[in-house]
Amino acid sequence: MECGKESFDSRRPPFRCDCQGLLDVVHHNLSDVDADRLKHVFDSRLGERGTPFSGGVWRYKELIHPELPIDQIVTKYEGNTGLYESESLTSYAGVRKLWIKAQSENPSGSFKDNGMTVAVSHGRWLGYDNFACTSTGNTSSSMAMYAALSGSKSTVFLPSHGVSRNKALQTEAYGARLIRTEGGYDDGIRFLERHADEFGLYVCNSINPLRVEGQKSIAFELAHQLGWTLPDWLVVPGGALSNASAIGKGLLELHRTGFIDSVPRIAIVQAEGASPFHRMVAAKERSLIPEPRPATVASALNIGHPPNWPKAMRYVIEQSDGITVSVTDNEILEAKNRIDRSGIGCEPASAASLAGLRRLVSAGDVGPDETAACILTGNLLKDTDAIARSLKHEKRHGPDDVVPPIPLTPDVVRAML
Ligand SMILES: Cc1ncc(COP(=O)(O)O)c(C=O)c1O
Ligand SMILES: N[C@@H](CCOP(=O)(O)O)C(=O)O
Repeated sequence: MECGKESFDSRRPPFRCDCQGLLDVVHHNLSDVDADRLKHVFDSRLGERGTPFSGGVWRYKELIHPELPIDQIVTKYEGNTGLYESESLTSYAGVRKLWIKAQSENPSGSFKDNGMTVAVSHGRWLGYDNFACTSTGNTSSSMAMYAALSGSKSTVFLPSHGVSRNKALQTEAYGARLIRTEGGYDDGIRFLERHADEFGLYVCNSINPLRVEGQKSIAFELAHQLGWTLPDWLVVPGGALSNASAIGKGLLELHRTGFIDSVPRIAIVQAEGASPFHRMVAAKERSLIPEPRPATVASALNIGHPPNWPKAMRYVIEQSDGITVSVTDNEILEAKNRIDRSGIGCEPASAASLAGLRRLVSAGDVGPDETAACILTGNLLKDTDAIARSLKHEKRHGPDDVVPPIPLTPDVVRAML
């Protein structure tokens, strides 16, 4: 807790301490962890199939939610995502070595699954059967998927604007009750904090500390894949700042327990039109001024009042010497184009990471001889309107008509080739 009080009872789902700070999970036994023994355990689980431990979240259960009974785990074997190297992206970013960690390959298509499997499992364990969130579309699709998997209901408060159609449809397809609301994500969070209890809803947004615990596994799996030696920099897009906080917390815990020798620096990349955290850090301020009208092509980042900013401040900026940067929509779309053409692919919000890294290199904040990993947070098909926009198809053909048909004759084809 920000005030230092340790009052969290893991069998109840409160989100804020009396001091109004968001709660956090504290693992008291970290100093007793035998990293060498656990490394063997984690290695041995790589060969498992069809058990919770075969996924890239619960493989690290001892460091995430040790007391949750195994039979309560709701999993789709999330994690286990690809780690790619691409010459073209490395030279675009301008670093010596670049890895792309594709959380976009998760079962619902985004990094939210790493956190959601933990939140929904925890909620089921507490006896909840209706899971709720407000969302720009990825949290909701992930939550609806796990709720359906566990035979529970899900209720989504969807902002009136700026949510990609595909994400809303995906959420509905998994059986969620969609309640379209006036206002944005920030209004939805305020509503749920006030009223979830009254409606018997278990909140799955990242104000829930169990979500953040699950998302730590992104750092764990990356470190594991790289033999417990991480690059100089991890680069993450920042919206609600759950992922940056989770990765920061995870890295600090890996270091404290002796899994890794040093903590890499984290760069948080925000979209210029939704960058209240970057503005605060750049101005060396210590309190966040919310952005009342967040607006970016990376719709997943349309968040004006990131609830996890104090955690990001603590774990990323203060305790791991992290930095922030903002990028324009054009930079995001250009980076997305590069990532798509590399064969990896992602939605716009994810591409902010590569755009941010490129900008940091050209500003001299990241050296050309350094190494980095960009976290890709969401799948290419999550936002096909953005693809149409970045390919500039919209004007010529309309978003539903990717290329106009031609007569199928050798002469016409030859002329086109
Ligand atoms: C695809 C995608 N990328 C990045 C983010 C930002 O992550 P965070 O909100 O944890 O900062 C989100 C959602 O917030 C997202 O859906
Ligand atoms: N992009 C997110 C918004 C942040 O949500 P949260 O789960 O961190 O509260 C989304 O997909 O909704």
